[in-house]
Amino acid sequence: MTALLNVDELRKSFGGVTAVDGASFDVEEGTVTGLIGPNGAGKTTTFNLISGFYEPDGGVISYRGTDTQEIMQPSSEEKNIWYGASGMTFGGIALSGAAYYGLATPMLAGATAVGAGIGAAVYAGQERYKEASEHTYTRPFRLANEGLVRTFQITRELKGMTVLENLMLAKKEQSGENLLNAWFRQGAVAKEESDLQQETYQMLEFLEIDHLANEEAGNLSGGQRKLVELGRVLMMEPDLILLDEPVAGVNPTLTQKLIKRIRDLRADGYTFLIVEHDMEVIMNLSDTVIVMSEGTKLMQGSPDEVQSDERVIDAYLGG
Ligand SMILES: Nc1ncnc2c1ncn2[C@@H]1O[C@H](COP(=O)(O)OP(=O)(O)OP(=O)(O)O)[C@@H](O)[C@H]1O
Repeated sequence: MTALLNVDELRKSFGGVTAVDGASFDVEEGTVTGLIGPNGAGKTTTFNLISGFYEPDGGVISYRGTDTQEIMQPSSEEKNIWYGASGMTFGGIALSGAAYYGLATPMLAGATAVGAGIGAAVYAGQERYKEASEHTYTRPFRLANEGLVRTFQITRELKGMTVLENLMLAKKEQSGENLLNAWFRQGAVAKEESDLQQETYQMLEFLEIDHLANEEAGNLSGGQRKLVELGRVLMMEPDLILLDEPVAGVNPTLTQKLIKRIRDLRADGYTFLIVEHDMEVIMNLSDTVIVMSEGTKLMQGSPDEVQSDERVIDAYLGG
């Protein structure tokens, strides 16, 4: 089997608290991997590091063999935009300077000065874009575009919007839909919109929440919201899905539905890494379970191996 995700000697501290202390593990493609451990073991921090919300202090996380820090770098296309804007501005300023010192008529000086002003404004806008695209909250989207998606990596469900709209929006966020498209490709956009609506209905049917398509997300129960959240993640066409406590606060009927859907998705080739406190659910779902304790991997094994391991029993009960 191939490791889809490889975590090597991962470290993260907050002030004097070491949250992750040299954790190493693999997540194999096409499996459900459970990540468990007592409170404070470092599971959530590990999730935040893998999904790009935190920067590690040490260690390497590789996704499909590439360092995720590399995947989260701005693309060369984005960098070209920054440098293009800077070039325009400095060119404009140089020209206006030359005109001012008598190399051209006063009118030319005025025109170039205006040009430089526009260039400077474009530059300021691009600098803001550059800042935003390097921002901590933009970087994880690059990972999501490569197929590594964490449940809250996308905007949390919008309460005033319907379930259908919530799923459609997740897909649009991923495809980077922009205003220019809406203006210049109106026919194509309308066709895409109807295809997307159809795709979204299929997803709602798969999750058995199609009857809620036109319900406002704010009116849903906790369990229904978890299904919508899973639907939003799936609309982003992920390969590796990080689920943070998927059944917390979910009633038993919906929990069974969620478990079934995760199994179906696994059979379709999706890979899951799941943090969950409900041991019955995690042991039921996982192919392999990683146990964390005090920021590091205590052990990894099949659900049976993990449940009968003395170290695990001590970590949970002996503390
Ligand atoms: N932002 C932060 N600032 C300071 N300390 C933090 C921060 N995040 C986590 N910690 C500390 O790091 C340690 C690991 O926390 P983490 O939330 O990763 O554990 P966990 O295994 O997810 O716990 P739980 O099961 O209770 O959610 C804890 O001691 C916690 O208090």
